[in-house]
Amino acid sequence: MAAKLTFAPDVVLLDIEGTIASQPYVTAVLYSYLRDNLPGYVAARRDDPVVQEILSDTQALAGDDRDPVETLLGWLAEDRKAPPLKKIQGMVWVDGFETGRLKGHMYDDALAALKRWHAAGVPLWIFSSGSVLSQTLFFANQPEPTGDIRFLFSGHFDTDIGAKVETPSYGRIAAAIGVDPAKLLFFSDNPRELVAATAAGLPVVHVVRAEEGTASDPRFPEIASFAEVELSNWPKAA
Ligand SMILES: CSCCC(=O)C(=O)COP(=O)(O)O
Ligand SMILES: [Mg+2]
Repeated sequence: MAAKLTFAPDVVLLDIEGTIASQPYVTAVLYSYLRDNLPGYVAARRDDPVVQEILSDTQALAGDDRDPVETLLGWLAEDRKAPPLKKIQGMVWVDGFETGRLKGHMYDDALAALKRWHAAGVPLWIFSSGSVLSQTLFFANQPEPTGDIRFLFSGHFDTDIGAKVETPSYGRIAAAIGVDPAKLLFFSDNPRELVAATAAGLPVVHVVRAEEGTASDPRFPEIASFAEVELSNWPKAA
């Protein structure tokens, strides 16, 4: 195994896709379900004010007169992290998760580290482009024997707090948690997110998973597995 990277954070902040969960899995399983079920979901709920608002936000963001469902499906094909798409995806997934047709996914090394850190008392927070509804469905419905792992997390942020590639989002997150940005350790596979977080004063770690084709970036400390990380200040001395 590579030499350990040692940090002493008060709080850990985690990206999901590409970092603790597989991006190819999300695309093949969750996005496929969304592509197949989004048109029917919207057609059955044209009078729902939440759906209407998402459709009008979609048209406003697209800036054209195309059918907003077509726009959403186009964004999905590009994996564009557009807020209206990210909002409706969780709503469409509810039925898939509740009926067991959908399951979440975690990399084994990430799940083991998060369990270890949670047991040591480390507050673990999520910041993902997926809506908080999507995140909680995902963590509540991991395959057996893992099951529901929502207990691991102290809380969740989505892009309601700001875009993941914008620096002020990370300052807002630190303020909302009540932690010094310098003590908030952020893990992500996306260098643009790491640049934004670094500018806000957060220490960062680049998660480079060969199976996802993530490229190294000399600007950041990197890991291929969460087993390479040591949090030297946890558990706290009594
Ligand atoms: C489990 S949330 C669904 C994943 C998703 O749609 C997404 O966009 C995740 O992006 P991330 O910011 O976690 O890389
Ligand atoms: Mg990611």
